[in-house]
Amino acid sequence: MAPKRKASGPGVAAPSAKRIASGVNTPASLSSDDEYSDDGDAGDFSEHESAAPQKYDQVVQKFQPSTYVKQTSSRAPSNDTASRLFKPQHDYVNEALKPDHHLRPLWISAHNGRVVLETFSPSFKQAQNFLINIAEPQSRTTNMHEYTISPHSLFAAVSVGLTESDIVRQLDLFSKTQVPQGILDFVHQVTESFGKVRLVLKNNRYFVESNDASVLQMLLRDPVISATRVEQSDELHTEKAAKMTGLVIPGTKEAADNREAAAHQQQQRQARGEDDEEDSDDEYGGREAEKDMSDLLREEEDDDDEIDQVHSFEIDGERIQVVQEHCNVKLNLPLTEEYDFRADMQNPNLDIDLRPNTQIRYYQEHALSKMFGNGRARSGIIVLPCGAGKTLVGITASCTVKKSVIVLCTSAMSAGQWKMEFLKWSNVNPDDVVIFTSNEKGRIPPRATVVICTYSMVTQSTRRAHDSQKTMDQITGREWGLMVLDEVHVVPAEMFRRVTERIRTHSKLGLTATLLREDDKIKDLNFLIGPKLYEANWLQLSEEGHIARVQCAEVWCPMTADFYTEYLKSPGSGNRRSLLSTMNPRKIQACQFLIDFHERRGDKVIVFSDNVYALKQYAEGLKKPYIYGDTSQRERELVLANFQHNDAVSTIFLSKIGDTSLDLPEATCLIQISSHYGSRRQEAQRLGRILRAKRRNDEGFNAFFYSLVSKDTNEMYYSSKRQAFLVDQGYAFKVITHLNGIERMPGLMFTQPVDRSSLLQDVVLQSELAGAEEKIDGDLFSDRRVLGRHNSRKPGVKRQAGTLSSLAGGEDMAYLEYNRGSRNKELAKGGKSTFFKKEERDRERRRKAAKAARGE
Ligand SMILES: Nc1ncnc2c1ncn2[C@@H]1O[C@H](COP(=O)(O)OP(=O)(O)OP(=O)(O)O)[C@@H](O)[C@H]1O
Repeated sequence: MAPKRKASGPGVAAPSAKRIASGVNTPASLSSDDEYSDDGDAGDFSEHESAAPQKYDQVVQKFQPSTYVKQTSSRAPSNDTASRLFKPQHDYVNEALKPDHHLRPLWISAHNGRVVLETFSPSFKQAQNFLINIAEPQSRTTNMHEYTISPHSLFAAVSVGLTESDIVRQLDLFSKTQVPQGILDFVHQVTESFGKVRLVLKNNRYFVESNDASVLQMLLRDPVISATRVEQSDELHTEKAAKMTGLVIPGTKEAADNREAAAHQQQQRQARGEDDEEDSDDEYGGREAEKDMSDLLREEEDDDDEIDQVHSFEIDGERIQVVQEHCNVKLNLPLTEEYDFRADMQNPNLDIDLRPNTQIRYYQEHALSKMFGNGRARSGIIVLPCGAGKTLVGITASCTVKKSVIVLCTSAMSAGQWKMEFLKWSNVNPDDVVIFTSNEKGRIPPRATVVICTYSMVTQSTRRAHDSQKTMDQITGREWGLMVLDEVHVVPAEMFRRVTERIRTHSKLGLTATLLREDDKIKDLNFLIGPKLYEANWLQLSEEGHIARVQCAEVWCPMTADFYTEYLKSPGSGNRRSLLSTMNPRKIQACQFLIDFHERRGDKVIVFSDNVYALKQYAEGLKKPYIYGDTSQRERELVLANFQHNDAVSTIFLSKIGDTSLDLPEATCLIQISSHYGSRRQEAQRLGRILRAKRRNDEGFNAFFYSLVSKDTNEMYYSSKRQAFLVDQGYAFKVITHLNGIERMPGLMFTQPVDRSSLLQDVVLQSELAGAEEKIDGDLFSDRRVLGRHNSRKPGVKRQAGTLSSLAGGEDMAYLEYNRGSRNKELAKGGKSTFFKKEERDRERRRKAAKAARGE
């Protein structure tokens, strides 16, 4: 049922209708007839191999009642490729339609838990809000959305407070037919065991907790669990269960209304001449009053009879992952993690709130309401498209919990970005936000703080310098209210294990744009962090103007005869073939033409190449600046600042170091000339560079994303594979087989055979390694590389427009030239825009004033 991508040219490999976009919640039983089920990020060619891990299969199978896989009559086997798609079990109409079915938007397959949602139905929005809670989105295109109900998705549903009867009632409400019995049984079986047991951290000790003592007794009979128990006795701890009360998330309309009401009350009190010192000089007026109101509400509810009891036993803090994994994978009793932060008197409060003018967007509020729905902080993962504002979600969560927060990022550059965003959106004291990376090791004060560090810094297993060790001891020695894990999809699962093992936190919030991973460990996130709490719809956000609308196109570039002959002579899938297809002169011409076309339209263009040889050849040939892993920090800053502020620099070339963490809201066009095999994640992240385009709300504005593909080469196959995730998000890729007017372009390169043949000679002379993808030590996790060698004491490239002056380069010293690129050199030498000239003059003036003040 998944809509196919648009193809305006022949031979496009359309993704399978049953392709699975995310490895998270894919029952293994579905993978047998999938065209491809792996991500391809591993960079190998084993796209037909089943990636389904054994343990996960077992879980799914355990939860697969025979009725769920409903076997209908079998048909005679067929040799053609299409008839499997029309097997009876793929038929969604195997029950009678309800008389008012046209009002109801859901088709539910009895066979495999697939649910199809019609987006044109009057009740689409309500049905979508419900489905996103209980099922895993597989594909969300313009007219149809496709979801799968799986054990993981039901775990997420239960953990945000839905019960079996809520789920069944709403499925029945929205379904065009009676809900198949197999699905009802499946929901019953899964929800019966989920949400019963919690993992709780109290006074630096871990407890397994449940309202049902028999469940804990049952757990204690399991040898793995009982071996992790701290106490020797058979007794359980029993205490009164705390009441759950509602909570107002900062940055929402409700919070603003409360603040206004509190301010109004205060005015009235003052008018009556009542003494009210509390808020008189408080910049954030109603904050205290707001707190009072929720406290009052809470107290009122606390007065109710508390008859519920909660039972628990303590487990060894060093072995929580064993317990989590065992409960999740073996016992099908996943542990939920919830933190009643308002009742936590043990840990000091952090003085932090959102600035009064900060308003979170509706989808940010939805996501956070899943986390704080019952007044506690539930651990889990929030999935929002690139550029949709995950940072503010993390900050708002911190402002809600108001306890010490630790943020883990993939690079020092993004740690710097997080700090700036904290200061921009919240009123936190700047001294309370501490960065801990390889080259910035702030001191952590004993009071409640926000610490921002890199994954590599906290997971390092080699000996640390004295200072680092001290900071690390401070981190591991205290209890954290919230841990924010940025970019959860790229961090190796082992790193997560070490992070969650070493740092004791009450709640965890994972943030990501795509739950696609390069390893098969996506399932681990479920118990290492928590279930997925919310996933936004890319297309909807772009229609609403929160992220840019993008036109995507694949440009087919025929190989020249000489290049293709050489390509065919080279071994099957090696680097040489890859280099020949990237360096195809027709592709260089297409790139030149598109750059010229978009520069003339006023676009700012980023060209991406994973291959450094090609990156340099293209950029130097086209006289454009470029950045790759070895480019110094100072030069990166210079190139990026020119791209943002200098009209003379409208195009830059980036290697894969630009895939993530770069905030370039000026960029409106992206051209990809070489990429990493079939990585859907990389494709989505690259697209993310233009989703935050500043001009996105201009009338009729569109950003452009081109993938240049050499025809009849491996690139074509990988390209369609890479697009799979975006196609499932509703992006339509057009295929352009000819760029009109390219032949007439003045100054078009490689029009002469002699030039093409000298290029071919050069390419052939390159070693096999030149065709390899760029290798960056430690990749995203290498602080040293990200910050560069020459300015290691300074923070990295800023993603903030406000900090661009510091990107201008030459702040304290003359610009040093490290790179060989001619355009890069040119940028360094001069050709500065008025912006940079003014910056320099201002700096010079400040320097003189400082000297004069010192009496020099
Ligand atoms: N509620 C909001 N109001 C105003 N601006 C917002 C809001 N939320 C986010 N933004 C802005 O949107 C931009 C993108 O936000 P952010 O960098 O957090 O995106 P992201 O989801 O982390 O993207 P990526 O995955 O590419 O890192 C930023 O400039 C941020 O200031």
